[in-house]
Amino acid sequence: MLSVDGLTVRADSAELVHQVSFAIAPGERVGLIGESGSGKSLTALSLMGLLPEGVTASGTARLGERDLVGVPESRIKDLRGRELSMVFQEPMTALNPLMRIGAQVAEVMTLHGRSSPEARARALDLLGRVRLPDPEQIFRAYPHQLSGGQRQRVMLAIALANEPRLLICDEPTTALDVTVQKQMLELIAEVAPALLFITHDLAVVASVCERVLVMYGGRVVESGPIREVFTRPRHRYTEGLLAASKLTPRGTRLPTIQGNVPPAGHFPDGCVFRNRCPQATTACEQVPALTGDGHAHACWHPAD
Ligand SMILES: Nc1ncnc2c1ncn2[C@@H]1O[C@H](COP(=O)(O)OP(=O)(O)OP(=O)(O)O)[C@@H](O)[C@H]1O
Repeated sequence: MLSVDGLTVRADSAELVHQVSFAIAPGERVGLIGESGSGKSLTALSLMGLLPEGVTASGTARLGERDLVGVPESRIKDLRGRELSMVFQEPMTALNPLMRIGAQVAEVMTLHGRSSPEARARALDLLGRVRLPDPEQIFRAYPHQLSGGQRQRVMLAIALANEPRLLICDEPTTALDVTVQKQMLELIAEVAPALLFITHDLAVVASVCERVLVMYGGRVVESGPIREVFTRPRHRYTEGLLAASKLTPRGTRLPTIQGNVPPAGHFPDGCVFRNRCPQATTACEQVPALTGDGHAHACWHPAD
């Protein structure tokens, strides 16, 4: 559905993103990870036609039959918010502080041709769909009257308003506290038609996506199914990311956990951490959603 081929982003003479290629199938959820400055946001902004002034993209990116790169602003404007849309990290900067929430959700639909009464009715529906409590009250509220998590749900409602084929999320939960973050991630995974999810948090990517692209220095250095990349990273940079993450790197000695320890060597089917701890008697702790593949990554070691 989305195919990106040789995407290159430049600012003056500097090449910031080099020859990035990847594809996303309908319904697929793909993570884009990498350290700060590796080119994740510029890659996403190129697809949205939202690059900052003085920054240009070349190469090809197609959503279905439509070109996204190198087309006039009027064409990309027509697609943005309709065929593909984006949720950013900080909703307060994306929402208009002077406009009621309902009107902001409705506006994105009237801009793309719906009648005003239809757009308002659908806006109310959408506020319920992103599980905002009391959608009618939220509809009449101003952005400052909402919590950070609620504002981010509003942004998701806006992004989904025209039933896009692809949703792009750029660190959408970084500013939220852990419980709200978890709920938001579950919601995104549930409602996204197809997803490009940008984050530097590997546990988040494991919980939301099926496949991952790893960016380093403006290049995609590795890609594949989450389980494969996280258990057998081929690039040293990916190994470093894993070691620095909350996920258990190979050979880490974790503290012995007392209590009801599962049988030695027991891993639930599909555990991505199965081969990561060769040192000892290991087992996975069944803690849903901690890492997203359905269980936690804790390993038990025999007491020293
Ligand atoms: N407007 C700009 N002009 C020049 N260079 C830019 C511009 N915007 C970004 N860059 C540079 O391009 C590189 C990639 O930036 P980008 O924002 O895509 O990184 P990122 O991986 O999304 O980082 P983060 O996780 O911090 O958001 C960085 O070195 C950044 O300094």
